[in-house]
Order: sequence, then structure tokens, then C-alpha cells
Amino acid sequence: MFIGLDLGTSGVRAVLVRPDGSVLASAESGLFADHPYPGWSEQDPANWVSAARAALVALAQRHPLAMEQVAGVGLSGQMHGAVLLDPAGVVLRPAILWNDGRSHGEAAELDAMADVRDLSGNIVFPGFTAPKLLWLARHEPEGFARVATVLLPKDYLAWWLTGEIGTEMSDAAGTAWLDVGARDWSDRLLKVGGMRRDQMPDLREGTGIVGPLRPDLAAELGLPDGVQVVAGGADNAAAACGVGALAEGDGFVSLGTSGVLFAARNGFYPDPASAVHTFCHAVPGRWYQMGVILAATDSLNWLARITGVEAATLTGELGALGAPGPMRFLPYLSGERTPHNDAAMRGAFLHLDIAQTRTDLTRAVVEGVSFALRDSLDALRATGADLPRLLAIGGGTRSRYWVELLATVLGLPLDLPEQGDFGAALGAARLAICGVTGADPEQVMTRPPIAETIDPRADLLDAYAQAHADFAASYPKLKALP
Ligand SMILES: Nc1ncnc2c1ncn2[C@@H]1O[C@H](COP(=O)(O)OP(=O)(O)O)[C@@H](O)[C@H]1O
Ligand SMILES: O=C(CO)[C@@H](O)[C@H](O)COP(=O)(O)O
Repeated sequence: MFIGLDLGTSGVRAVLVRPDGSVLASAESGLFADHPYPGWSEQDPANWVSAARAALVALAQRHPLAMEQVAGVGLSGQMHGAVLLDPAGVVLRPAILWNDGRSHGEAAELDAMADVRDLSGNIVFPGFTAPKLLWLARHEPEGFARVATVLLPKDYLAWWLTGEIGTEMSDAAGTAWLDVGARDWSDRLLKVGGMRRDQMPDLREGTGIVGPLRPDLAAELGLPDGVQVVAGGADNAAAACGVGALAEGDGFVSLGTSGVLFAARNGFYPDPASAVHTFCHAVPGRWYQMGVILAATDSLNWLARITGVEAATLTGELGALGAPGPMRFLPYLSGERTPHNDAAMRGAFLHLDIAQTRTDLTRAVVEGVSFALRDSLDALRATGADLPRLLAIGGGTRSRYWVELLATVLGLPLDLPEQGDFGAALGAARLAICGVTGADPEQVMTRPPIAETIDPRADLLDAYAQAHADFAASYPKLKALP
């Protein structure tokens, strides 16, 4: 048996997976992000540990015999977050997350420096790790002086599970300190970011082993001796492993806290002039590209918070998909990444009318998120990625309305995998299977059974294309406002 542990922004999910790759059980424990100031987004790593422990204990209570058979644990997690450890391994401050825009000035500075885009293969976005450390050096210099190690979120869980410090290529690629083509830390990128190699965790591929599970944790969870903890992958790379997206033409769209349009590529094809990301895959010798929006289900959760109605209830009120609503919503509540790279931009509702209801607001939100993902699809296509169809994963795909809308806005058939919510956690477990048994990733990371394919609604394609054009035209107009 194997365990996959995915540290999402909205919660930790643990899955117990049989050696043939089928899922026996899963458990979840929720998380919240703190936004102490506009544009900031933080989580306390202690809460990640509590949530991971709760999810693992839930599996142990329900499946004690299966837990006795576990050979490996694989990890997956939200990308880019900076977890700062002092020389004793103590966390120095709350982790600064992927959707935190405070370091936009530092990001622009790094981005303008010679060789930076060429080496990292990417624009330096404010959400990436390197500008966060430059911000820290300027605004919290005492804390910065004590940073002995920078970890990415899931690597902090590896540290908790094993007492070992390490990372892997797919998460390291999102730091702006990695030479993404060479799959190694870049001395030049570290130097311009004010960092040293000894502050970086050791690098391995996603199937590499970080170390054995701590004996006290094994005893607490009813796991045997000698369980190996496998490095795993950044959540999007791990999700790709979970849905078998390894080669050219394979891709997925994810409706999680962030929204992601992912395309596996057969080689390293950076296009750093565009806001498409080019990162190492979690399996050796492969890369991928993606467009990212910063608030997908996070936009819906914001509406849920201010209306006092749960996200699932809001989408449940939408009924059957029809023509686009009259309102437009720009989902830039945490700023914008692909395609505009605009950390200062903020969201908006347009064309509010006194007759409109909560349902109209929900419709506008899910439409706005879908239109922003269409922008990412167009940006990916411009880099040469060819995506004839996509798998659809993430919590938002529980809404049938949203998936049908998204298929229509993207103009592509969307395949809903059985157990689509497990994507990243299942991918983490698959990386553990490969790491512990030496199995070939190509054999293990197959496409999952598809529960249903949702086709675009041919009768609505033109109406949504027009609504997307209106949405796209709104961005420069809003940007021009003081
Ligand atoms: N029926 C639903 N309709 C729309 N959104 C939903 C529904 N059920 C769950 N969600 C959303 O899915 C989110 C969780 O998605 P998930 O992919 O697990 O996120 P993450 O990986 O970012 O933590 C929830 O926060 C919620 O907003
Ligand atoms: O910043 C990115 C990718 O570049 C996000 O996709 C994060 O990795 C967070 O993911 P979720 O919590 O939405 O899964």
C-alpha cells in the first residue's frame, strides 16, 4: 500500500492507494489562508502539520490493517510558498503563499535583470519564491538574517515526516532560483536574489526518496518500520501524474483555489516573454507549461463568505446552463498572473442591476473564472501547446453547471475522471510507487477511467465567445481607472 498526501491551499487530502494504483480510501482536513493586509496571503506551517496529521489519523482509524502494509508516502503541495527555517530548524514566520502579491516590486526588479528569464525559463512572478525573500531582506531584515533554509510547502511536511531537508525539481522550478532547463540550482539566480546554495534544500527528481518515516510517527499512525517518504511533486505536476498527463497533447484544467490550464510538453520549450509558466515535470526528463489564475474557487469562496452561503449551495442554485448572464466578473481578487502578470489589478463586477440576485452574482463569478481560464488556454496555444481535449479536476468540477460552462467557454471536450478530486494526492501516491518499487512512471501514470465527457454546448458557443470578448475588453478599461 502507498499513501499520497496533498497539501492544498484549502486543505490536506490523504489517499490510501493499493499497489495496482487504485484508491482504497481518502480523508481530508480543511485549511484557511490569512490575508492580514490587501494582497497578502499566509498560512502557519504548524496548521499544515495539524491538518496532515488529522487526515492520516482518519485513515489509520478507518483502515488499520491497510496502514500496516504501507511501503511509501508521496507528497504533493501548493507551489511557490516560502517556509523559512532558522539554523535549529524552527519556523521563523508564517509561510508567504503563492497568491501573495506583496513582493511585486522585487519581482519586477529581478525580472529585469540580465539572464534571469533565460535561466529560469519564466517571468519572475510576484508569487514565486525568490522575490518573497528579497522582500524579506528589505522589510524584515532580522528574520532574513536568520534564514538557514528555505523550504517549499510540501517539503516542510517531508521535514516533519522524516527530519530530513530536501526538495524536487517540479517545486524547485517555481522558485526562480532553478535553472529549469538544466534541472539544477542556478548560482546566478541565487546571487541576484541575495541567496546562497547552502540555504537551498538538496535537489532530487520527484520519484527520489527523502528518507524513512520517523519511528514515533509510524507508531502513532499504525504504519510499519521502514516506510519511505518520496519527494513527490508540486501540486500541478503531481496532478498531472495522477491523471496521466506526461506527453505532448495531454493536459488538464483544474478548478481549485487557483485555476490552472496545464499542457505536458515533450521538451523544454520556454516562452518567458509570455505569462505562461514552463516548469520541470515531477518525472525525470520531462517539462510542462501552464497558465494560472489566482482565484478560481477562491472567487466562489469569497462570494460564499460574504453571502453566508456555502460554495456548493451557490453553484447548486444555478440550474441548467443557458445564455451568458448580463453581468461580467473579473476574478482578480488576489491580482492576476496569466496572461497579464498584474499583481496590482483587482476584481470587479460590471453591469450590476437592481433586479439582480445572488444567483446572478454566482453565475457571473463562475463565468468570469471560466473566461480567465480561456485567456490561459489562448496563451498556452500561442506557445505551441496543442490541446485537443482536457481532463477536468479540482473541487469546482463537482458543479455540473460549471464544467459544462467551462467546456463551452474553452470550446473543448472535458473528461471528468472517476475520483477527479484525488488528482494531486493520487499523483503523489503514484510517485511513491515509482520511488519505492522502481516502477517505470510511464507504466504507472496512466490515464484514469473517465466517468463522463462533457462536450461544449454547440448552441451556446457564439454567445459565450462574445461574452469572453467583452470580458477581455474590460481588463484594459479597468486598468486605466485610477
Ligand atoms: N459543488 C461545488 N461547486 C463549486 N465549487 C465547489 C463545489 N464543491 C467544492 N467546491 C470548491 O472546491 C474547493 C476545493 O477545491 P480543491 O481542488 O480541493 O482546492 P485546493 O487544492 O486549492 O485546496 C472548495 O474550496 C470549494 O470552493
Ligand atoms: O501558484 C500556483 C501554480 O503556479 C497554484 O496552482 C498553487 O500551486 C496552489 O494550488 P491550489 O491550492 O489551487 O491547488
